[in-house]
Amino acid sequence: MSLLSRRTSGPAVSAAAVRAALARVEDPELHLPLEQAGMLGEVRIDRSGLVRVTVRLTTSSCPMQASLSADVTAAAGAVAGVTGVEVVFTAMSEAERRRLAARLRGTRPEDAPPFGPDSATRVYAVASGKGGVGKSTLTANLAVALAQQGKRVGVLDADVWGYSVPHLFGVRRAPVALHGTMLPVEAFGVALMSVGFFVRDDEPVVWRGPMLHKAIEQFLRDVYWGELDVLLIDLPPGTGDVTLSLLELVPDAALLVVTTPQPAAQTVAQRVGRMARDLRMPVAGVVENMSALVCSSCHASTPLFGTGGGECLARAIAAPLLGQVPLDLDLRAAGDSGIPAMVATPHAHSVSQIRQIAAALPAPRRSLVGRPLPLSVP
Ligand SMILES: Nc1ncnc2c1ncn2[C@@H]1O[C@H](COP(=O)(O)OP(=O)(O)OP(=O)(O)O)[C@@H](O)[C@H]1O
Repeated sequence: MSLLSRRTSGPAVSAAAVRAALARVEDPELHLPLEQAGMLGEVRIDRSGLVRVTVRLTTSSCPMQASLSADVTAAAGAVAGVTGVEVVFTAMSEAERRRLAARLRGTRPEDAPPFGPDSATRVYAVASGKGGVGKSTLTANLAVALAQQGKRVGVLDADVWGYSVPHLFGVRRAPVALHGTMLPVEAFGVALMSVGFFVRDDEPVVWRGPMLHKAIEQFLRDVYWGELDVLLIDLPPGTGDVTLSLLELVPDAALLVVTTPQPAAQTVAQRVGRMARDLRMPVAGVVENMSALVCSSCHASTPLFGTGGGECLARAIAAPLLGQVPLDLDLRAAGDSGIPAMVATPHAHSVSQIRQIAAALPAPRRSLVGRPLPLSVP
């Protein structure tokens, strides 16, 4: 495929000047400059100042072609004397893909834990006592809010049986696989990985213990997450196998516990708090979701699911209550449409609450698991 844009002729242009301008263009999924990713091919300039740039894609069906083409055209087109830019897309050869995969794996030793103590990524595991309390909806919107605040954010959908991240972000395509390394799918500025990208909608996930553990491990180790500021992990409800596997693999994750205001829901959510305590895992805080519904015209507040659950849970597990997100039709409708409410209805009341929670997320305390305690005997 080739894309061309043109204007009238100017001074002579050097390929070095165009390459220098293209040095800033990043692949939108790898977040690496094209040159560094081995994606920048030939740069040719004819006498009239028309530049022809070849970009080698990781896969010929790369869905990012339009945005890549726009970025390359803008960067090369800004060089003095360039009269037009033609972007030609080709696919990488197997050898090039292998080289890129090796570069992405980088220097991390095989047995080094992903997002371990040396990582700068803040990892939050979003948990709930029971299903349907809005854990995935909050994860998705918190992620978009953080991305909108300029953070590099990833979402790992560890809710393997009840995955909803592909649906919430409106994406249904298999991640690019490069010789043992998978690239997350990018949507709304967030890097995503989910079992849902690998199975059909009507296909049940029937994995059990060891397979689940392996899948989660692969999502952490074999996915090229890049330099994330924040990774949000959408856990399955409860305190089952996946949750335990994950927390074992990422001991520095901090829990975000989601509950509804109902006393019964917060009692169930306390189990998650107890699990965190038993695992000596930090709890970043509690989010109460589905709090009172506020009428948009008369502003009357109706506590459909009661009141006080978030506060009560926060007290019970000695964690801060980070915020209360009201019941909101806009939030539900956006989730169904595949455009997170943070983008679809940015002025909705629920959205501003989520935005505030994202802005004030406490940095995880490092877990004590496997660390020597700073004790000394006088
Ligand atoms: N604050 C809210 N106001 C209105 N609807 C909401 C709100 N939060 C979530 N929902 C809706 O509630 C339903 C359940 O939400 P969601 O799937 O996020 O829950 P969950 O806790 O992740 O469930 P599960 O663990 O079973 O996957 C969805 O239809 C979602 O759109």
